Amino acid sequence: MSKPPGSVLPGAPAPFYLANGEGEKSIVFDQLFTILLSGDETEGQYGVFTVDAPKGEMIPPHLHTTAHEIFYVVDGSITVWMNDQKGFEGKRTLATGDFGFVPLNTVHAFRMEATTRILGVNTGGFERFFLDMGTPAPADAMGPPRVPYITPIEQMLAAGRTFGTVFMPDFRFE
Ligand SMILES: O=C(Oc1cc(O)cc(O)c1C(=O)O)c1ccc(O)c(O)c1
Repeated sequence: MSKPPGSVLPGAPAPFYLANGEGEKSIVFDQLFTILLSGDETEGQYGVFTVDAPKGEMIPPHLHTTAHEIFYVVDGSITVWMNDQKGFEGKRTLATGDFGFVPLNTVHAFRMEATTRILGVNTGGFERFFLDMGTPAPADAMGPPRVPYITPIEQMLAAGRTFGTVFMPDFRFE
């Protein structure tokens, strides 16, 4: 997806600053995604975003065929399950300051254990998956959404097709 209308991001590699809370915003279920940097600014190298979410349900197993993802817990706690289908099987609860890396094609799932803020970095372009998965949030939205957006399955599957995300609802972590 190209730069959405009204984006505060420059859309090309140019220096810029953002104030606290600025970015491209999307509500996905009970999570607020704020995109701070996209593949448009990094020639497709990487994107950066934050996620603000309350303690919640498991985000079910899925994998990304084109994107690596990192998680840095700015505040809160998240459990991350991973299975790379080559022998690595992990489940770890990350707390403030902890870090996790989910390479592409790794089956993973998450659960926020408390109100949590994550800093995410991903392969450039993938960050806009979270726009396609959600609904635009007001420019002044901050923190976990007061009103969740329940993404229809057709919207999820379309976003998955565009961005190489495979949902695996039947996958079971040990
Ligand atoms: O929560 C993160 O991602 C997701 C959230 C959803 O509601 C549905 C999803 O399919 C995903 C996903 O990853 O595909 C998330 C949180 C933090 C982070 O660094 C991420 O890369 C993703």
